[in-house]
Amino acid sequence: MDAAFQDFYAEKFSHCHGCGKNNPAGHHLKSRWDGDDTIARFLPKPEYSGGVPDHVYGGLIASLLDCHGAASAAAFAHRAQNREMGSEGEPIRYVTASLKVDFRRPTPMGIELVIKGKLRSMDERKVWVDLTLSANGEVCASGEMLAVRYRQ
Ligand SMILES: CCCCCCCC(=O)SCCNC(=O)CCNC(=O)[C@H](O)C(C)(C)COP(=O)(O)OP(=O)(O)OC[C@H]1O[C@@H](n2cnc3c(N)ncnc32)[C@H](O)[C@@H]1OP(=O)(O)O
Repeated sequence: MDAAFQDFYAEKFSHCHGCGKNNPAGHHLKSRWDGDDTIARFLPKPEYSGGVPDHVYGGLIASLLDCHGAASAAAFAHRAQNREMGSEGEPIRYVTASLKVDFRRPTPMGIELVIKGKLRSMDERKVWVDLTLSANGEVCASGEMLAVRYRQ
């Protein structure tokens, strides 16, 4: 499988609970290209239940959108410069400045979740990303993110 966007994060940026490879207790979310959009897949462990055992905890959903959105912003910004993540030159990294999540229906446990990102727009320092999280082909949550370029 192709390398994930997060695989190109520098060691010092790889401690994120959601997606850092250097966080042994983390989720290790992996985001990749899906045509012009981005995609990640994740199967929550049983301890991430919400109020009832067969629904996913909303905080986990927000965290998956957060990490996928920030990684997608970095990938979109690289592509806008005709570069790929990990290519020569200064890496472009983003952090989440704002994330709005709409929980549209309960998210079922025990099913691989599909998280998608779509570029809405970007300017010199900001990237707006539209996000969805689906189970069984149904959108359970959607999100809007503003990611801001991290000043190294
Ligand atoms: C590097 C890889 C890490 C992996 C990331 C995984 C995803 C994450 O969980 S990131 C962690 C959560 N996010 C954070 O901790 C970020 C905390 N916030 C910050 O560090 C800063 O507020 C930061 C960097 C977002 C912006 O600060 P700063 O660099 O001083 O820029 P600032 O001038 O305030 O803002 C830049 C632009 O964004 C806008 N902006 C900033 N925050 C917001 C916001 N919440 N809503 C709307 N607009 C905003 C500003 O208005 C400004 O716009 P313009 O340039 O048009 O005037």
